[in-house]
Amino acid sequence: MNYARFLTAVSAARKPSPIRMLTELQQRSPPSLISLAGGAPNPNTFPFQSASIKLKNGQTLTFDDVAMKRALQYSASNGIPELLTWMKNLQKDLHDPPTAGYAPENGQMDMCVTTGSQEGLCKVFEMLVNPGDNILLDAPTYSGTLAVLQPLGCNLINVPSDQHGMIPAALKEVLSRWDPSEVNKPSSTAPKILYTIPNGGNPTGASMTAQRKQEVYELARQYDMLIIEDDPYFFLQFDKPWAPTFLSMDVDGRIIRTDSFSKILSSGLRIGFVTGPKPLVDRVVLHIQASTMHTSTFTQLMVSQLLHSWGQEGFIQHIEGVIEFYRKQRDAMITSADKWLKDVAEWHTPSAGMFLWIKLKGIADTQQLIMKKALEKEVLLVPGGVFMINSSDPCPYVRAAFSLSTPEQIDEAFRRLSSLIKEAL
Ligand SMILES: Cc1ncc(COP(=O)(O)O)c(CNc2cc3ccccc3n(O)c2=O)c1O
Repeated sequence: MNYARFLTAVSAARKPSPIRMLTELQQRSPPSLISLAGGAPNPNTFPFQSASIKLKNGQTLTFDDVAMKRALQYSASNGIPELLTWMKNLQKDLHDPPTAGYAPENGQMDMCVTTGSQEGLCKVFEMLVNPGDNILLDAPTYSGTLAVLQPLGCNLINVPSDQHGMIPAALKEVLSRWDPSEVNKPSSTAPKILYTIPNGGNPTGASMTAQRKQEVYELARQYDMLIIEDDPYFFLQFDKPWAPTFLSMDVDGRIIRTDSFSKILSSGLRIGFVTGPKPLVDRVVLHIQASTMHTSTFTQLMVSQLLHSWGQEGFIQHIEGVIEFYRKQRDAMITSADKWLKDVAEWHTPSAGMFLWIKLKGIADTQQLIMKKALEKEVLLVPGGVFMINSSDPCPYVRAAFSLSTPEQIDEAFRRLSSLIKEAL
């Protein structure tokens, strides 16, 4: 893979920060080294002495005064070593990426910690997207991704999808405008990246089949595209076996995967990961160096202590509990949808994630209905237009989340929604 062709001029121009390199050199050196280099503050001046965090399983995570000094200090831009190692082992055990054994320049699987996968997405797109570029994605899509892409002045091309995700035949049709043999020419306008949410899609709840992923991956090979696999709902798949990921089939080193702990450990701790070919992850890390420097050391150490105490087995056991919770929530939402919305709306039952994508019958655009009438009835959903490439296009859909409300609240909410739809009709 020629990774240079994918980089923006800004990303290609990034250089390692000498100060950060010194800090990391010092942290790798024996304690006998005396450093007068780093401009780090002296942790003895910090007001925080120690911390202990009680877990629901009765265990306690502790930060004694030595651990606290480290937790409150600067750390490596790509993430603290023990968390990165734990996550790399998890990625290898879960996805067995072909790239794990590749040489760095050939796209060896690498990772970095980001402040939520939102930061990972933002920095990945800013690494790859120039104004005017053609970008492929299946809309409707996550509004946070549109918020990153639209200011970059690129041309977002929708690839039709259905409840099973992106449709490979539709992707082939969209790509047929370009000649695969010409895509590497500097003048080519062929898309270089494709973005998709493969499991429990936001907002559609759609999950891609393994077959479709294989076909999409083959098309990405043919047109030399990178695929950004944004997969925060991977651990919220209600049925086994979990779907094979693009990362697990990545023989070329063309997958950039964003993972998140938001839906399984905590959304407020802001811990995400970028997994991808080393030449590209290196560029994201250089951007982190120049922006946030690194994700909170304290947060990373807290999560790392938890994961090391759980082990992979304990982590998966926790995930099973989370899955059971969201499955029950999903079932409650579907039961209430069948009870209240059957004649006024239609939907597909999601097999992952936390969203139900509901098409209101006989209503061209839900914006006004939701933002005005629904509020009067004291029920709040997201009008589908916010997830479209062009938010002013009429959209008959609404997104309902089954993550926070109780089954009883969901039932009452859909009763209210049903009556306002009937009034509107
Ligand atoms: C597909 C996809 N990719 C990335 C992210 C970012 O997650 P991170 O790891 O926490 O940074 C998300 C998070 N999605 C949402 C977040 C959110 C936060 C406050 C309020 C509402 C929110 N709604 O509605 C969301 O959908 C996502 O759905």
